[in-house]
Amino acid sequence: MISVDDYRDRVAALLGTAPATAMPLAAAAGLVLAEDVTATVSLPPFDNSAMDGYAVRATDVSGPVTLPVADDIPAGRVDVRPLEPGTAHRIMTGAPLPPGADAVVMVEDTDGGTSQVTISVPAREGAHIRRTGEDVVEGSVALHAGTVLGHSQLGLAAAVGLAEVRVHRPLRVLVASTGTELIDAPAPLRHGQIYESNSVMLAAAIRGLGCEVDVVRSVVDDVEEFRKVIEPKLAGADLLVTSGGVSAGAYEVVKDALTGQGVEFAKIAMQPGGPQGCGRWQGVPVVTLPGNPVSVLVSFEAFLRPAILTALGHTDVSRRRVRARLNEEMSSPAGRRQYRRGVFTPSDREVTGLVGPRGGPGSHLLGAFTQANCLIVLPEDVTSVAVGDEVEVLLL
Ligand SMILES: Nc1nc2c(c(=O)[nH]1)N[C@H]1C(S)=C(S)[C@@H](COP(=O)(O)OP(=O)(O)OC[C@H]3O[C@@H](n4cnc5c(N)ncnc54)[C@H](O)[C@@H]3O)O[C@H]1N2
Ligand code: MOO
Repeated sequence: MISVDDYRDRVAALLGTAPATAMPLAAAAGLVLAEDVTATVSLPPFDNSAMDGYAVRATDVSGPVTLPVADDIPAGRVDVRPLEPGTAHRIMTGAPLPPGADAVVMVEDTDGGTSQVTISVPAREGAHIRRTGEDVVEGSVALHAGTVLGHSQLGLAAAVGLAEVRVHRPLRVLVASTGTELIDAPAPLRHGQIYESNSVMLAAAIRGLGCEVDVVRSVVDDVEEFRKVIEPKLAGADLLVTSGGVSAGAYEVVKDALTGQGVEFAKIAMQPGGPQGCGRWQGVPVVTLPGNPVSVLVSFEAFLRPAILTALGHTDVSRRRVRARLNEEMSSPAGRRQYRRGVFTPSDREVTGLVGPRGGPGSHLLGAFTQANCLIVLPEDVTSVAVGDEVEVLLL
């Protein structure tokens, strides 16, 4: 048996890191910068007003005063004239400050006049002025390589003048579910058949990481059919993920089709998710997951998620780990790392919180998984844990 950690490294090594490509900002959400973003302009690009009001010289407004309004400066005006001494310019938020002005008085502190304005408070030099470059300086690195592009980062890239960013290219992942028993809704089920669910889960999970996903649902347990359906789609894929057909039975289609073709099958010292396979088929990385739905989800967490995130350029690829006190006893098979679905409740009184299992250890219990918010990790050398024991929890 291979350890969980060794197998995780093996899967990650298979995927490597995706190359850099240019992406329009709108398509880059969730992806990772492959190169630094250098600001082509300062932010703000020019001194501008933070308020709707009047641009003045502070020395002209040492107390209540009435000044002629010599100009009107809405945001977007590009031909701003200098402010002559003893005058005011009406100015809007975001409009460029006229040369000579060193303060803005809010419209609320005036009578709002358009040909002349009466100002009721003294102006403080620098008041309500947003200075060139006080946020970002032109030529500086606004976003570093390795940054995950969330909405704020994309906003900044746009603000400093970029239309595209260079990111690690999203992987194109082909997801295929195998099993002659699998049927797609809304076709009625016959006894012995089940509705296919793994490809739906895997596609959503992998898309959620920032990949492009193509799905082949419900390939029957026939090696020729498997090759016929999957092989033509391999050319455009960076990764093939299958579910089912990898254990010890008589109709293990994935194992039968890919053994001797560059994919190695092994048992991993974990539960669920024991039977696994990975390698390259016709040069394309392949990860073959066991068919039980919870095994799929746990295998995704343990192997695929970190490997795919690493390939996409992420450096933080682990779920948040906390220690929590158990509120229900559990057992675990010797020599295997058990991942139990649990519910974690943060607590003020405890170090981190309380946790308890949701559903049993069976890898078919998908309903219970959907009610869980964490995985409880019981190490290989632990066979039982009691109420009150501290356990490791991965927050989902
Ligand atoms: N003699 C042994 N039998 C089994 C072993 C073993 O070591 N020796 N391992 C067990 C474990 S652990 C697992 S996990 C499964 C893995 O089996 P397969 O990968 O071959 O998966 P299948 O047999 O095809 O399916 C298992 C289970 O999951 C259901 N399934 C499969 N695909 C889907 C899908 N796309 N959507 C919904 N449900 C799916 C399938 O109907 C089966 O019930 O093997 C054990 N057996
Ligand atoms: O390893 Mo299987 O995934 O326990 O059910």
